[in-house]
Amino acid sequence: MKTTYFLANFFITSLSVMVGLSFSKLARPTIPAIAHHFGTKGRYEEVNPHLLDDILFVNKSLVAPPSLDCRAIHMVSVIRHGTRYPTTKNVKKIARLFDLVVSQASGSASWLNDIKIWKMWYTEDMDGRLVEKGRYDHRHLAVRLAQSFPTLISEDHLRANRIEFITSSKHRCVDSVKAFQEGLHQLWDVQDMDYKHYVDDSLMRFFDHCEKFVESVEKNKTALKEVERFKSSAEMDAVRRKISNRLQIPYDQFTPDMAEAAFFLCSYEFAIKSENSPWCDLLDESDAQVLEYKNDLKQYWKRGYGHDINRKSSCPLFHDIFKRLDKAANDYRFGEVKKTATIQVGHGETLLPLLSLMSFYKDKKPLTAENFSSQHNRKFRTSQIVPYAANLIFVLYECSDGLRIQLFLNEKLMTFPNMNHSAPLYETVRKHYSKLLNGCDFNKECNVPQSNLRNTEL
Ligand SMILES: O=P(O)(O)O[C@H]1[C@H](OP(=O)(O)O)[C@@H](OP(=O)(O)O)[C@H](O)[C@@H](O)[C@H]1OP(=O)(O)O
Repeated sequence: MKTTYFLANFFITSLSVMVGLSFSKLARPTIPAIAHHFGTKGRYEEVNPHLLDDILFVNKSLVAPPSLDCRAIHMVSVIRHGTRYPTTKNVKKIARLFDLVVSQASGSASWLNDIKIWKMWYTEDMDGRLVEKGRYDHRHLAVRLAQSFPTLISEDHLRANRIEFITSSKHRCVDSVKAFQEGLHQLWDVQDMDYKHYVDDSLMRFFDHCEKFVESVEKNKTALKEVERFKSSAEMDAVRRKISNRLQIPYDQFTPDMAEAAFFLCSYEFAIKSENSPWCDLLDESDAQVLEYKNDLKQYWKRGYGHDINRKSSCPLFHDIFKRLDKAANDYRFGEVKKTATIQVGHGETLLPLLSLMSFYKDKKPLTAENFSSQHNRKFRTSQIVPYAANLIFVLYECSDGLRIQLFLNEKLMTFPNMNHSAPLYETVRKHYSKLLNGCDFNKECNVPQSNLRNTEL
């Protein structure tokens, strides 16, 4: 027993050393009390806190095949890029907040002093690029997935080109896929191989290619009207009032964007540098709940259930996933499975429409500017669904009673909506989604008749 324990620990420690993980042995950082409200700007560790103790930990029993007679034959993983810098738009907002606070805030609180000596280090050219922590996210995720599904992600398969890597063209995604590959190469000490990946924006950035989405949501000022309305809600007003009081800055100078910038600053300093920055002291739990809701509203109306086209724009990716699973099933039946795994790296805006298309995290009532208080227990909570490095993994198994499928979100087993089996028959899942599999045609859903191009009000 003791020997097994020792060997297991030795293996894990050796793995950490092998993959050159500078963060592996970091002391647990002090976590801001509001960190679980950071939404799409949240750390992966908030949804899997055990990784703080051991970044390579895999609970084998939770990723085991559905039964002993099952053999994994293919996996498709859709993964968000790792931790990144703020986008230019948000660096500008942060700079405006910083200038206001440094020039106008007063008071004797020690955190205010810490804020005043804090140096603005974000620059506009950082523009959403992957940070070192983001590489760390993907290197370790790769190792954990290789441990979870060793028959699909293995050195032999990597060498034989049976693992396919696809990414969005954005620098943060390309750098993430490279970090993922690095994790595998270091794990197996592979030195003589190229890092091959394909850029495919029609799959990973389908939203840019869907004209109806671009015209009626992306470019349409009224598409996110619930977000705009929430900015001037009583809840948001209260947050602004509280923060401006804490800083002793006139309320009317402290805009909703500034409240959001403070929240973002707290989240970026934490996600990028593992620091509980003094900016976090500007916000309490109830402020964070309001700002979290504001971000969830944006995601809901831009990427989720808010508008039908948000979900439908992901039809190409949905079809592609099932095409890969079908192909693996077919290859298996008639010989050998050629590809064992597909690793696809994209964005929050890749995952959320796909999850919504598949009916996950759907609330009975839509999220609106008015119903913050009644949406307290909402399912659509991006902090839980799409932190940095969020991943959705489909695993297809050949079992004695046929093909079965498991689905994992952020390495946790999920059940398909309205199905009570955690590894249903593949055929049952195909039937469940038959309408989408037989329809959900990108051209039909996304094309806008030329005559409608000027009138895209929803
Ligand atoms: O609020 P920002 O500027 O960070 O918004 C980003 C998106 O980040 P998110 O809203 O998901 O937190 C970013 O998605 P990501 O998954 O790549 O991080 C998206 O690609 C980018 O276009 C920004 O969206 P926006 O259209 O400027 O709001």
